[in-house]
Amino acid sequence: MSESMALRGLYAVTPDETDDERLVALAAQVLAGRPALLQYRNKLAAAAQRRTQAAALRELCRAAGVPLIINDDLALALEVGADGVHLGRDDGDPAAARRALGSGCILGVTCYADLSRARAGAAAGVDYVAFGAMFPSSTKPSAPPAPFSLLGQAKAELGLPVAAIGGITLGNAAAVVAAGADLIAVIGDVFAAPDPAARAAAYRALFVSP
Ligand SMILES: Cc1ncc(COP(=O)(O)OP(=O)(O)O)c(N)n1
Ligand SMILES: Cc1ncsc1CCOP(=O)(O)O
Repeated sequence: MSESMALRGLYAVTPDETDDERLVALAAQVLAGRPALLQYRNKLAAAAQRRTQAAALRELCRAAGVPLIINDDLALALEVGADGVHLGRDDGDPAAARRALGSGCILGVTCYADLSRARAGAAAGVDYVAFGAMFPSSTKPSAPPAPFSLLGQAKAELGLPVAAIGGITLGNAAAVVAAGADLIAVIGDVFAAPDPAARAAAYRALFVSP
């Protein structure tokens, strides 16, 4: 991972949007609020559309100076020249992803509520570990809960940035940051906000020291 990529702040994760223009317009608004990272995640689009959308986000993120992370799909990340990839338990071996990406790209893994996955991720060379769901998520209702205590535990033991995801809103995010989250990963509360740029900027403010 390059020195200039700070893994602290809002981690904006895109919604399942199949209207390409709408996705790009929404992402442009969110990027105006300066998240630390943008993740492309779309469970509804087919492969060809995922390529189109990822390539469009690649250009937007480059212009905004915000790293683009691709969810689930190492091959797509490599194809569009993304800045990194995020892998869950069914998305391939993190050590193999690290070898394919090289050291200059960001690699993150979902650890759910399982510290042993975070330890394995650290051994595989990941840049951050993600836990969740911190709260019930209407975007992914099937996501099982993860306790806040894991955030501080993982940080203390592994010395890696920790991401938290699931049901996070501006109203509860400060508590998640206080529990140790370096990255606050959010879909609905940012992308469905009346003003996504202002909402993203409000998350950013949570990380600015007084
Ligand atoms: C930052 C971050 N954390 C967790 C997830 C969830 O990943 P995964 O478990 O692979 O589930 P899906 O996103 O594929 O539904 C994430 N995407 N980003
Ligand atoms: C992908 C994912 N993994 C656990 S919860 C979740 C969805 C997060 O979306 P939201 O921020 O809208 O709750």
